[in-house]
Amino acid sequence: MANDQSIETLKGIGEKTAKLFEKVGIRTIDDLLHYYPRGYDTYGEPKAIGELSEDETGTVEGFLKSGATGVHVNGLSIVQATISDMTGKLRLVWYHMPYLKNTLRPDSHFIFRGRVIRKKNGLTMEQPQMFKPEAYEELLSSMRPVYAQTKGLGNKMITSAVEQALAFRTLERDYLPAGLRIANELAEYNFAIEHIHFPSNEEELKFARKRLVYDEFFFFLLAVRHLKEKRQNVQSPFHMEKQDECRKLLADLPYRLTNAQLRTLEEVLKDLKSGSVMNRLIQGDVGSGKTIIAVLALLAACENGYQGALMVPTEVLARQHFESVTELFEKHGVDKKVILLTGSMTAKEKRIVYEKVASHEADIIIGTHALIQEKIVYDNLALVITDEQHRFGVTQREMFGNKGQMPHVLVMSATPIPRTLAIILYGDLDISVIDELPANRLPIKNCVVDKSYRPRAYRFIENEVKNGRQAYVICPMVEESEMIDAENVLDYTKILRQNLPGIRVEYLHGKMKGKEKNKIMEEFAAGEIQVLVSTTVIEVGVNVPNATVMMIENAERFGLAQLHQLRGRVGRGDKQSYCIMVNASGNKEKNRRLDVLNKSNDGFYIASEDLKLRGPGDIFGIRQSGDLEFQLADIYTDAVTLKKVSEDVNRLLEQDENLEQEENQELKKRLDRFLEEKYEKLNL
Ligand SMILES: Nc1ncnc2c1ncn2[C@@H]1O[C@H](COP(=O)(O)OP(=O)(O)OP(=O)(O)O)[C@@H](O)[C@H]1O
Repeated sequence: MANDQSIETLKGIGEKTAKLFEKVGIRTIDDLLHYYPRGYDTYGEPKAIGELSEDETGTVEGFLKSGATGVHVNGLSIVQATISDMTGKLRLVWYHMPYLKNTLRPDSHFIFRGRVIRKKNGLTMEQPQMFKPEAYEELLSSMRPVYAQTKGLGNKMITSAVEQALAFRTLERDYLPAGLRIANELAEYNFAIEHIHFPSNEEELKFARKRLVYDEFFFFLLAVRHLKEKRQNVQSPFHMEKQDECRKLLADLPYRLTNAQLRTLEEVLKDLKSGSVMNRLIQGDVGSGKTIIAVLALLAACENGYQGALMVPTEVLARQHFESVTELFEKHGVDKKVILLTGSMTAKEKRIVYEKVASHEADIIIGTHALIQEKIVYDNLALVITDEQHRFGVTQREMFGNKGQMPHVLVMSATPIPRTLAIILYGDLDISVIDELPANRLPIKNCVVDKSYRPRAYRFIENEVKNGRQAYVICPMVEESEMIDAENVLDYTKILRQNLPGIRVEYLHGKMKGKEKNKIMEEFAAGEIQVLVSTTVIEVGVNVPNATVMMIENAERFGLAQLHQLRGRVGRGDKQSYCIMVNASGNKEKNRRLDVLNKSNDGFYIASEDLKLRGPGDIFGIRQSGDLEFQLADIYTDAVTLKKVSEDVNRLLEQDENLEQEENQELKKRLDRFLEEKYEKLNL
């Protein structure tokens, strides 16, 4: 079966199920083969009840003396049973499965496997899976894949589809030259694909994963090289000789740029008048002042008669930038028209923007992805500024509807990647680093606390508000969930309102309508809302320097880099700021991760500590926000592989620049396919 065939050719997948698969990006057999598990269930020997510990996924064998009982509480069906052995007693609970009562009869005998939690009346296993002892015997010591699921598409269905795909697939010729495979002790490709889904043991999984991680880096780096070649020394029609207005605004700013900002600005301005197309990455920690560099560069474009665009990941951020740039220009008499374009605008509003862009009535266009819609036609777009996630999207310069002219590109990143890694990953871009914070900043004061600290935290927030400051409180969830025990924005807002009388507390989350979000954000920025309870929607870029408290509930649930970004929302002005991380789990290991943040405010240090804490053994480490788009690979834990791949790619291209040699033919084919899928779609 050709691997590009639709999954509807598999048994049990009709049109309806295929639609569900499409939701997670799977259309073909090949997509299924590359839909790697998120984790694995391992099936160990059943334990005695007394050996189970809280919070683990445990397995026990049980005889039911009496059968299960079923009740309904507020429309929720609950089935319960109790098992015991010489070491103790365990309660078993199932929700929404009333029919189980018929299976769990007196004297029945099963193996139960599920999460163990502590309830008032002792240890309880929730929603355990049940196996007949003979069936469990077969599973013993095996590893079963756990896939990312979506509503209606459970793990069983995905596993079965993958099993079939593996059985029916056409085996591919390994595209990696044999020399590279042997030198790096890599598994054969077809073997790796099979065993990433169904490894027999930990060793086999590592072996399969190593190969696929190698591949991910390999094609990524080959693509980067390919891009670099295409871009290097490309002549630009957009010369920006005039830079007076830009320098005047620089001199008028209410603060002095840091030396790192000045150096970066000079590098950018030099690129803009060099005659070649600029491809530059600006790397700077949270709050290091990247935005002003972007604004000054955009102004340089305008004063030379061109247009400039700033594309950001969220509407909240787009609006914020739009407002701050408009205000800055007004204040300093800069006579340039700035316009906002976001996805949530009405068709009519968008049409007006399109007209203004096409007629060059607008000089600077700030927005989200809407900036690269087909309908928008720029008049004379010379500079595009974007964030790292969108860098490949943006390199598709024609998507900017720019009559085929290549604009200069500036990419901004707050991801703290050590410089050596950055050079490998962003090999196609020149890099400027802002490694200094503005002089007026006081280091953020941090603390990691447990839930019992909350009343004190609320009093602290109250005090800060009395002194005219504002606070953020972050919760991981939008609303209450039966499955996940974590704070949610909606309930937390109610609680805070009770605890902070007379203080305006509002909430913000990604499910709200664009207009509502804008309103809340505007009021918070204007100081009309004092406390904002939010999900991580405010994680990137939000800038309200008057906010001095960041309280993060369930801090143990976030990755270190993400926490660092969240914390970066405070300490953005000259006032002392605070970050309160609430660790609700009481888990010591997680506390150690939070301790890293507690000790340091430096993103680069945090990234390197994160790596140490996770250790190379933790192969399914938490993916960090802002990570590049790799499925399995992790630039931190797999840093050694990344370096090795980079050397291999360099050597390979030195020997066979255009991949023309016989032994590289399979690789060349695969690279072309990769470029086509990933990049040509964007018409690079
Ligand atoms: N040299 C400076 N001196 C004082 N304040 C500055 C300086 N440069 C920038 N700022 C101010 O610092 C704040 C943060 O800057 P900015 O929003 O550009 O950060 P950023 O680098 O984009 O951070 P993030 O990655 O968190 O979005 C802004 O209020 C900005 O006006």
